[in-house]
Amino acid sequence: MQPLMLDPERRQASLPLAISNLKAWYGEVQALFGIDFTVSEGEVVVLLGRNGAGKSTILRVIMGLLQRQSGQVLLQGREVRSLRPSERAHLGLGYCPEERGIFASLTVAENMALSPRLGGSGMSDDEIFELFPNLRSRTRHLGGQLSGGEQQMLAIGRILRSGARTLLLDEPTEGLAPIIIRQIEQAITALKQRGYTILLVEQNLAFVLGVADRVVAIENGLVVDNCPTSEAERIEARLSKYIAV
Ligand SMILES: Nc1ncnc2c1ncn2[C@@H]1O[C@H](COP(=O)(O)OP(=O)(O)OP(=O)(O)O)[C@@H](O)[C@H]1O
Repeated sequence: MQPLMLDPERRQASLPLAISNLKAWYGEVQALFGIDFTVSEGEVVVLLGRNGAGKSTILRVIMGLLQRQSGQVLLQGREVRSLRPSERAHLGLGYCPEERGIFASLTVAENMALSPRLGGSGMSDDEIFELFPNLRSRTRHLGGQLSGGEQQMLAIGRILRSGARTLLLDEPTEGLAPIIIRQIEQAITALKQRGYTILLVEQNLAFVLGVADRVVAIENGLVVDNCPTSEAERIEARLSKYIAV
């Protein structure tokens, strides 16, 4: 019997995220030259590549933060290029930038409360503390008093509170100690098990192999590889060349 195949258009309509022929510029300087990839529901996809390859730019374009861009961004099959970032957030997209965006002079509780609840599926504070136990005892501490790892957890917690189901995370492990990286890895795995869809930028190969279902390698604003991580040992050598300096 023939396997049931969806035609490409119907398949794209059912995906949380599909981008095609994405191009982007900073002023006159082109950073992306035609990026194509998709992310399936409940999948963790990592954008891997050297500094300046264009990974963060891809996340910014998906979130709608860059003016000069062309191509197609589909969220659940809907073209969103004409929508503002806040409108994309209402469709369930959440973005956590590399700098994390924590307000240093507000407490953890206040930082959390700033995140608007955009849909019925937002996590409760209790659920967020279950995911990131370190935060529970820190609710009265100021954002500026948190460690880098706690700030990262708070930044992810905030977008979960808003109700985002498709998460864009820019270098969530940057500058963090191995034990904290392990906690972030466990949280991402737990989110995946709950059906969240996650696209993240990452340079830490051990972390990538721990969390990712698939890696999309970026070089000079182009996709140069797109491979599942299921055969981790075989894939390690193949992937390490995309981050070697
Ligand atoms: N605000 C900006 N103004 C001008 N050029 C920029 C800006 N941000 C990024 N670029 C350029 O766009 C290209 C892609 O940068 P991008 O930040 O997306 O790379 P990346 O792969 O995320 O690497 P990194 O880890 O260094 O951020 C680079 O050549 C970079 O210099």
